[in-house]
Amino acid sequence: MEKIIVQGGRRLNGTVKIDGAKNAVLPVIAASILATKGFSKIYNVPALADVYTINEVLKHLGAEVDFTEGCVTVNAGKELSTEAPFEYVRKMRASVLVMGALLAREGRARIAMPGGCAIGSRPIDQHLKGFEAMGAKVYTGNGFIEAEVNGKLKGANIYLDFPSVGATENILMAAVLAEGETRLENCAQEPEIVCLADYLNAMGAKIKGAGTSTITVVGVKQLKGTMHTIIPDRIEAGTYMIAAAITGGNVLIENADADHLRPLIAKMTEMGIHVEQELEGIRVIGPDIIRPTDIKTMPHPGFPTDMQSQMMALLLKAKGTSVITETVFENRFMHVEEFRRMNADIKIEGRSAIVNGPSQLQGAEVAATDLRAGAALVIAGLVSEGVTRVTDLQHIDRGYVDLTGKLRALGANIKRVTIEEEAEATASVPVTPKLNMKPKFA
Ligand SMILES: CC(=O)N[C@H]1[C@@H](OP(=O)(O)OP(=O)(O)OC[C@H]2O[C@@H](n3ccc(=O)[nH]c3=O)[C@H](O)[C@@H]2O)O[C@H](CO)[C@@H](O)[C@@H]1O
Ligand SMILES: C=C(OP(=O)(O)O)C(=O)O
Repeated sequence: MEKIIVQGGRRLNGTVKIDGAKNAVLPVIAASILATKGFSKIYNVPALADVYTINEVLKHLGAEVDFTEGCVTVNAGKELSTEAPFEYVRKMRASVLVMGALLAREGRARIAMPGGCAIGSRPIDQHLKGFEAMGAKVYTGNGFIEAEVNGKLKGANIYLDFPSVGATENILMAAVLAEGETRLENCAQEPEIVCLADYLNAMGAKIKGAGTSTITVVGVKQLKGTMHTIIPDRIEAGTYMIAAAITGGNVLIENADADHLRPLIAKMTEMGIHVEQELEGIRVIGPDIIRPTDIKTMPHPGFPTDMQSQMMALLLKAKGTSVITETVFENRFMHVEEFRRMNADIKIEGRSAIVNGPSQLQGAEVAATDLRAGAALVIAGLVSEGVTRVTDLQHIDRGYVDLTGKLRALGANIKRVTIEEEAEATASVPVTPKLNMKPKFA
């Protein structure tokens, strides 16, 4: 087991380079199996645990996959197996994204049932509703979901109950090879959907409207491999924007796309943080006093749920009370308990968290409950008194390339250590200053 050890108190300065987006690359790699001719080269691929997992899924299905120096090459020319077993879906829910492509291409897909996870129950009923509308029969049993179609999928009119990112992607991948036209309404509008649609169109698909709430797809007979570059990760960029702001630093977030970050930029600006678009990316300069604000997570272009915990860390240092309302996932406040270990004053009322700042954060041993929560705890550690130890790094590794190295390059006092190295590292950090141990409720 490894831990991240952060000693708070340093302002971040310099430039940090943002990698390709995890949430764009996973559907794109899944979609690469739609090409029965030629091979795809996918560039700007981040070296994340989730990318290795989706590559393993593809290899298991029978595709040839190579990942070298930020480029994934996929050759899916041979007939594919149609089953994604539990070992992959358990590691990463996004494994369900091969379902639409398999169904379109092979007429059958069998996927281990994705269970709940730390942030909520996460059903896939909207994905399945789309497949059924296109003529597939869906069966569940023995821990598997199976979808099958007699002949080819047929284009259909599909209205999503909620603009689900995964359902939009899965249905798009199914629709590109269906007979006739599919019209998908109330669909997700995230930049990652546009990235996927651009890739599919470059393969020969006929998709219009990606990035809006209605997408139309005219099915084609065959797709061919192509080259595609993954968009920068807006959530990784936002994480460093908040790290810069909370430490009162001055950081250029290279490659960050301001168009993808509007909701975050608007909120940070409201909070008195200087955010400026430059040629190479976004510069963030932290203020002396951070103003409180209210946040409500929403599907894009609303405030992203994947930035909620990092924003909570920032609001802990704002002067006053802020309210964060989580509307996308029903259980995405697991990090609150961990922040409380660090002396944070947060109350939960239903789907809202009331954050009273500024908290005098204190270093503590805390666990990453999901990948964004892990990053948020590290951010809180940057401005805590003393030493913070973050465990359960397997979550962070799903979504951040070298979080520790990138923060250290910006001047943070941060290390990633094994259990064996920890004793040594603890001995080498300055003794924790004596904290104000006055009873909290005196
Ligand atoms: C790999 C990837 O891209 N992950 C992102 C994707 O996840 P993911 O695609 O799983 O998220 P969805 O947009 O599908 O889920 C949003 C909400 O809809 C619900 N829902 C979804 C599908 C369904 O069939 N039925 C249903 O009820 C979910 O339980 C959740 O409450 O979008 C989320 C919302 O922006 C992000 O937090 C994740 O980082
Ligand atoms: C929740 C997230 O990802 P996933 O859907 O892959 O679990 C995330 O990226 O914050």
